Amino acid sequence: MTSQLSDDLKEEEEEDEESCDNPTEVKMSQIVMPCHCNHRQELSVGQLLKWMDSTACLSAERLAGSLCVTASMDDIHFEHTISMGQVVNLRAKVNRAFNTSMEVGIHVSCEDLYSDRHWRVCHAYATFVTQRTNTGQKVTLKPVVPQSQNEHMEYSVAAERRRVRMVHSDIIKELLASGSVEQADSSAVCSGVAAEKTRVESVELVLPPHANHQVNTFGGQIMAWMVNVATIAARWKRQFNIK
Ligand SMILES: CCCCCCCCCCCCCCCC(=O)SCCNC(=O)CCNC(=O)[C@H](O)C(C)(C)COP(=O)(O)OP(=O)(O)OC[C@H]1O[C@@H](n2cnc3c(N)ncnc32)[C@H](O)[C@@H]1OP(=O)(O)O
Repeated sequence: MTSQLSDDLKEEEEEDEESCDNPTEVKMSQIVMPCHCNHRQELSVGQLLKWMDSTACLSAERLAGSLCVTASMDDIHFEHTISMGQVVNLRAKVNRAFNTSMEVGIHVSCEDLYSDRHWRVCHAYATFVTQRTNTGQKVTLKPVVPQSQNEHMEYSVAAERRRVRMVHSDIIKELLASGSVEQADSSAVCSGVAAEKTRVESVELVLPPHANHQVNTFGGQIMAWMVNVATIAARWKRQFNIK
């Protein structure tokens, strides 16, 4: 475990040295306080998503020089939990600009100030789109010029990731239309839990703290609400499984 942590640290230091001249790079650090935590005194995923969204948005707006919105965030795999008192370091930069959209890479690591340990928490890719002007004109982005080896690699793969994003919903639609989706196992009907029983609904009143600088509900807040209902739905299921 210790050598894995120091490998992660080394990897981060190398990336830091490489990317120090990138004008779209944004770094933000937050110390985890009780108000950011769940009932287990760990950083709540919703709070982390809010920080990731706001760091990435700043990076996107640095490139665009105008307002941008979060269009999507790709799959995220959380490798470690983060505890109260630890420091979260977020780093975002634009990997590639397309026409009005761009891919922003977000790297999250954690630091324990008292033991001087650092480790990687997750890496995500978000797509931000420039907001149209008051007259409804699209704002086209200037290209990103990769400098370091790592930036060249991210730049090339970003185009492929964008292609996958664009075909993803078409693939699901085709699967549903063709009826080639897996059916539920009918033998599990007696022992299983009806999906409906795990359904959770939440109604949120949009208040000023939920808004971004464009006075819209910001993407990270919406993701945080989604995490809340998903967590409650998952707990329901576990409760039913206890024999
Ligand atoms: C200290 C911290 C405390 C934290 C606590 C305080 C918080 C402090 C505030 C923080 C600040 C944060 C701020 C964050 C920024 C928001 O959170 S913004 C709010 C959340 N996001 C939204 O509301 C977006 C809503 N969606 C939309 O407006 C539209 O669907 C979109 C995304 C603009 C797309 O519009 P459209 O008409 O479908 O556009 P279309 O012309 O078809 O496509 C335009 C481009 O978008 C791309 N695109 C469209 N849909 C998608 C998609 N789903 N995926 C990928 N690309 C897409 C297209 O490929 C196209 O790309 P280009 O070829 O031009 O490069």
